[in-house]
Amino acid sequence: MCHSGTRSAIGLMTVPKLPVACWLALRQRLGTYAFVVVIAVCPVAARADLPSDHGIDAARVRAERLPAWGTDGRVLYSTCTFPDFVNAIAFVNRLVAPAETRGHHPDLAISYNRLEIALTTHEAGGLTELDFALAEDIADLIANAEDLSPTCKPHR
Ligand SMILES: C[C@H](O)[C@H](O)[C@H]1CNC2=NC(N)=NC(=O)C2=N1
Repeated sequence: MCHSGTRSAIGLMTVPKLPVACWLALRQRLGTYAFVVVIAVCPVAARADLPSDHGIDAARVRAERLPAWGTDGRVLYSTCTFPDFVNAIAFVNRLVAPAETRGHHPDLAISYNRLEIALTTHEAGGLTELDFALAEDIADLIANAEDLSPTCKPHR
């Protein structure tokens, strides 16, 4: 019953996409009170694209395999320092291609030669495969960016 669907207006649950006739039949069968209870208990965590508690642990295990990436279970993050601002911006420019290819974009914060990279799927409110795929792309960029001398660590 609880599967990925339209996020409800109150944002606390997912309302499965069913024809109106189904909803009316369900309400008639359950009665209005039970119908509301059923709808209200569909937890967001039941969505296939949101990590449940198990998913958060799994995210941490997967992040450990990614050099220089850490996670709190909802966001993947890495902080890279460069010799100077020019190199930091040059690296940011190299992020454009994989982000545009995947249609998935990092959250970036730059302070002089320090670049903080955060990956999460905003539309899902947490980590999805896109975040791990883009993290692997960025790990490859880091490994091949000797000319920019990045030092990246798995913390914020
Ligand atoms: C329409 C466009 O593809 C979407 O808005 C994409 C863009 N890039 C994105 N990037 C990230 N990190 N999360 C998203 O939910 C997301 N959505």
